[in-house]
Amino acid sequence: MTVSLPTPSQLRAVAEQCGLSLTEEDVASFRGLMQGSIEAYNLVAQMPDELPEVKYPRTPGTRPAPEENKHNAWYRKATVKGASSGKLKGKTVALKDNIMLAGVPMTNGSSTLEGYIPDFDATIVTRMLDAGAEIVGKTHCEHFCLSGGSHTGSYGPVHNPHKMGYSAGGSSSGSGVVVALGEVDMAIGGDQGGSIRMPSSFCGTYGMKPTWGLVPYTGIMPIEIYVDHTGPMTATVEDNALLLEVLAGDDGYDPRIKAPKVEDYTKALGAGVKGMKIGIVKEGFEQPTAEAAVNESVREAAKRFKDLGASIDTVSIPMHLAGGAIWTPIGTEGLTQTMMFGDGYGLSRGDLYSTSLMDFHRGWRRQADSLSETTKLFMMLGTYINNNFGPRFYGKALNISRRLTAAYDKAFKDYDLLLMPTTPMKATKLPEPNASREEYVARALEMIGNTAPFDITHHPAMSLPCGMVDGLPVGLMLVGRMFEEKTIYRAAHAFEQAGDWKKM
Ligand SMILES: NC(=O)c1ccccc1
Repeated sequence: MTVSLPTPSQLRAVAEQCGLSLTEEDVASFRGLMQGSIEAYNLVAQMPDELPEVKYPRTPGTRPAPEENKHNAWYRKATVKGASSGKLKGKTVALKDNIMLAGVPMTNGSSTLEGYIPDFDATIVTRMLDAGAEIVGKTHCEHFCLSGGSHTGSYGPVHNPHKMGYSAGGSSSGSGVVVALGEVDMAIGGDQGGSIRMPSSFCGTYGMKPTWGLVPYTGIMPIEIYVDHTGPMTATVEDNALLLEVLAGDDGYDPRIKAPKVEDYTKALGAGVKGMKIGIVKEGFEQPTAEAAVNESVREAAKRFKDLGASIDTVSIPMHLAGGAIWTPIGTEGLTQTMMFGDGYGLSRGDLYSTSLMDFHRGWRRQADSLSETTKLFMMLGTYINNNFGPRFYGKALNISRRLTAAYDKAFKDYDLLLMPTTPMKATKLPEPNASREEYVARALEMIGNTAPFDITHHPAMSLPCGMVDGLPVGLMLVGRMFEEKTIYRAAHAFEQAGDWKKM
């Protein structure tokens, strides 16, 4: 790729875009003044990129046949064997399809990325392989991860593991399904508004959104740095803690990681909850879309923590119900400026940039009509706001997010954990292919009220299955102090060991 000097007409167009009026003389002079910098660009263009080495051999894999993919959870099966020993020896892992696995196609749920092949492994991929894991494939996710349902991906809806025709939750939809069906031991998800925890809730799996800045997001297609998280989705608490042990810690690339507190999470298991103080967040049961049976199931589960020796109490955090609103400018403008118009990355952070993804992803502009209805909606809103107000609402919301963090931290003075339903409802029916746009969008966004606040406050939060209603799982969310994943695991493990949630 080389850069040529702008032609006079290109320069006049750029000047107009910048609000400048140039004479013909100005055009000639500015062209001359750009010559040296254009040469600098071409020097950069000729230099080799600086990417991490790909350590383990693999093949591009295959799309599984429909009969091997009844729930449509898999995008691709591809096997990569890791080291011969390590903490994850014998464990199979699936990756959400926004995670780069070099040499294996990646779409992030969008047909506009069809044909893209990553050229390096995400940091967490290398870490899992170094720990002896076997990666077995990539799972379908929602279109550019912008939905909590499982019907917006370009490759068709993903079905709930407990009931065909029902939502698996999203956006890490396929990861929830393959774990719940036992097709893999472990999966990786991503979470910007709840996308690890929501499918965990709908599918009946354990899903941890770790503290922001604990697990490197390097090599995962970003939405927006302030909300991007990745983390483990598993069938047991022990596997979840074990996987987080492997994923956590600075990688020298991710600029959000500053001296994280990394712990041996599995050491938290078995300690019980005696003496632990759990605050039941009143407002977490008051979302507009709350389902009475789900609230009831989560309240019953809270009592089981009490039976196990924890003290439980109701705590009111009024600002919790504003969390979704405060998330909205950050999520919307972030995804518009960074993921869409920033070609996946935008500027201004010392990250590891995938220029191959940036080059390929630019092409969405030629196929914008094929984007999902949720992507179109968010992107048009973000563009409208940006055209008329600039990024000031993003900035103000980010400032206010600190007040939201403080509101939870105040509760953490009295409580070790906060508890509420992960999603206000259990899995809903997948919209019919001819459903209205209004229904399509409702089924994509109606469940994020309890999860999204913690993507901007950055507290660790985990969904655990706590019961069944009408044959569908109910998810309970535990939220901890910053970097206190250990406390969450301690409680989640005690709860898991105390009884089979499928019978509750
Ligand atoms: N990726 C997410 O967590 C997300 C979920 C719902 C809406 C937007 C983003």
